[in-house]
Amino acid sequence: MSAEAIPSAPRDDYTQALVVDSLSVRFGGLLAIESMSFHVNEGEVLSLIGPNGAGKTTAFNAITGYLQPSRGEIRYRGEPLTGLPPNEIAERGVIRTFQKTSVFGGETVLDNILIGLHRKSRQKAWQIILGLPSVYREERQLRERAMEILAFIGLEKRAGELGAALPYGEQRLLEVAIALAAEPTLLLLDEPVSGMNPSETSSFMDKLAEIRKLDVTVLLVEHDMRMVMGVSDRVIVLNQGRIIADGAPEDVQNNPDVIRAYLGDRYQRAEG
Ligand SMILES: Nc1ncnc2c1ncn2[C@@H]1O[C@H](COP(=O)(O)OP(=O)(O)OP(=O)(O)O)[C@@H](O)[C@H]1O
Repeated sequence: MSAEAIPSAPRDDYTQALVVDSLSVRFGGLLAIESMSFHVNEGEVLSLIGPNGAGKTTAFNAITGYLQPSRGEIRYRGEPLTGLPPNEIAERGVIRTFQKTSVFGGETVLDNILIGLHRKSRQKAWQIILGLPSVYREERQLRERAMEILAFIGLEKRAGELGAALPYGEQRLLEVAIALAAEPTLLLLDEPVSGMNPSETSSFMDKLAEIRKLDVTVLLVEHDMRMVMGVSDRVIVLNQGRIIADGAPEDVQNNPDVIRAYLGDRYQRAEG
């Protein structure tokens, strides 16, 4: 039978990409995360929300290898991530952004992306030193790729400006662009719209819809509820290191425990 005649397998949209199994993280006497279990389905946008200190960033740090859990296991696409250093986790397609901007302020916007792309470049040091034609060819391809990424995120007109010269909202976008340069299959975004104004936030929500079309699974930590409720397929709520709700945005929004622990307070503050 020819390859064309074989019917393609039905796509399983709900295979588990990331599995977090009984994760605990202790800082001295403080149990920041206590026996947390959840999964992220392939292709979905899942948000982790909860009050300050609930353990959201700690969960990100454990998943991406920036800290070692005290207990539990983390698997991505069936392979254990627990114990691997951040660079090896990134090589598996699990890429994160940080709450505080990690843009290189003294480099141009284009160079910020190129630095990310060079980490993936196949050129060896000796090829670069000898100036082989393949080096120039790859350099040109990397620049083209960097400009494509900037165009995708909407920063192509800023390519020649220094990272530090961008307004804060655009620095946050650049950070996402740098993460995209690393070709994530799972992208972890830590408060990507904090400090953005409402119109910047709306366009970021549109951008996120574009990112998921690239078959990128997204795990989001965010306090902006308009964004969370607008982009998420599922929302997990943490409080004091434990999951108190896991469900569709509208279910979580109406969950009395969630309102008591987090949302009620936020909505009151927003109205006040
Ligand atoms: N390196 C650390 N050493 C000691 N305690 C820490 C450390 N990192 C976090 N913690 C504590 O762990 C708990 C969880 O913090 P974490 O930053 O994960 O919360 P969060 O949900 O991300 O909060 P926020 O919304 O403010 O970012 C907090 O009590 C915090 O003070």
